Amino acid sequence: MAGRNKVWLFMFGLTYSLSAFILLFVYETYFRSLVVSQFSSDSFESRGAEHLTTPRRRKATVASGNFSSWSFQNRNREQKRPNRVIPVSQIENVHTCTLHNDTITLPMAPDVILAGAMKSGTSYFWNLLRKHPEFIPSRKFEAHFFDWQFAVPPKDLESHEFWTRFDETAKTREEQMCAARKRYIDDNFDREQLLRMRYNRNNNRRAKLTFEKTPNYMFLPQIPRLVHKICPWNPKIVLILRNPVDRAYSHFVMDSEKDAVNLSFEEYIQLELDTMRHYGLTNVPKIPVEEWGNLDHADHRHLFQVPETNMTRDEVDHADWMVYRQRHMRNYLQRGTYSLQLERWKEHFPLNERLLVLDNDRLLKEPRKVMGEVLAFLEAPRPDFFANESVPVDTSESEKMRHARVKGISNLLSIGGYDPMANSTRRFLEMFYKPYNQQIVNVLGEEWRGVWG
Ligand SMILES: Nc1ncnc2c1ncn2[C@@H]1O[C@H](COP(=O)(O)OS(=O)(=O)O)[C@@H](OP(=O)(O)O)[C@H]1O
Repeated sequence: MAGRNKVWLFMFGLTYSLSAFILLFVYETYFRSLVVSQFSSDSFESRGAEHLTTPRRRKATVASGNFSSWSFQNRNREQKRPNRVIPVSQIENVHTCTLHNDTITLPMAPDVILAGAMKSGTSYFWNLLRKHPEFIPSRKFEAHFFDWQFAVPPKDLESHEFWTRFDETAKTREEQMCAARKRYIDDNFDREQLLRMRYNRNNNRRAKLTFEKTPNYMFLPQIPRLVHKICPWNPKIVLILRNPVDRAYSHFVMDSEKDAVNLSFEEYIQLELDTMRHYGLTNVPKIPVEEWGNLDHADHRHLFQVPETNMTRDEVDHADWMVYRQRHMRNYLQRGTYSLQLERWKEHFPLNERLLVLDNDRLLKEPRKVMGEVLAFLEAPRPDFFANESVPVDTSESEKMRHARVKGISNLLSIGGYDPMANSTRRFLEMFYKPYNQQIVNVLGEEWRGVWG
């Protein structure tokens, strides 16, 4: 009896596995090929804008290979069934531009750029967005495209030579822009995957939203204009502001943890003030550090003003750039003078339409509420996990990532805490920033009045 049962069991298992295999085979060879369109990035370029060839299936390893090797490997299958052709017009959110007479088809990516400010909770924000099912982050944790690729004084960006770095043979500025755009997307996203996702009509999938974060972008004078030109679909920009006094010190602590400093915080501040004075960006006189603690706002307010200047905007941009360069990016003070930076962004990205500015304090205290506002601004759905307790609100999360990256796992125990800055230094910096903070109201509106005291 037991023997017969075993035979039945064996027969049943065999039939079951065979049916599963047949179903899988049918799905893989026929059904899936209809649902999941397979694109080749090269085919986009070589076949022009009107039509895209979508071979039925393609090995993942061929994704970045060239078109001819791909066609060879798939020739047999193609002969059996001709390629299906999908018009570019059926893919949502694509941009086309011309390079060497070829039409380049690019997904409009990123949709969102988290542009700063440095040391304001951007990693935490990045982490939250990354957990959202609709968002795809850039390949690299920080993309650093607009700061590293364009690391020259703003006025040098006019030269033809500069722009040849993206494609030596591109002749017109339009072509050069196209090459830069392509490089930005290819460096940071999977072009083919995005185009596939954005072909919505038949596979009925929502287009995913892409984002990148680079906190360094906010400060650099030429970047808002560059983003506007290189991404003509105008991505949405998110900026997070933190009390500039704390931001400056957190920035210094980060550098000292990386052993990138050899002076005290106060010495760096003095040096930076010297450089800013040299370029006409401040009139704050040299006050010895020992006297910082004796400063009184009522008596010394006149010393701490945003300087009246007759420099043009281009000259100010150049001066800002020079201080940044000469301080070797340790411009702890200058980065917290937010108002002008915000103005530059607002010029190209209308406030609350394409530009959202958040207060780091609020993000820290009520992350779920703030993320709700952010998702509304980004026109993204609010997934359940943002509404319940499982949302990660651990403020040390970003720090964990940084420490793990910079110094290894042993530092995880020292997360979040560092020696506080001297009271006298805080006092000095608060006086320095007060007039700049007041100017934020002119750019962002009344709700920012009185921010950070
Ligand atoms: N949720 C939340 N809200 C607000 N602030 C937060 C949050 N999480 C982390 N932090 C603090 O942000 C500081 C790190 O900022 P960033 O992630 O922008 O740093 S970086 O520019 O990417 O290096 C870092 O500040 P310091 O600890 O003072 O250095 C973090 O503690």
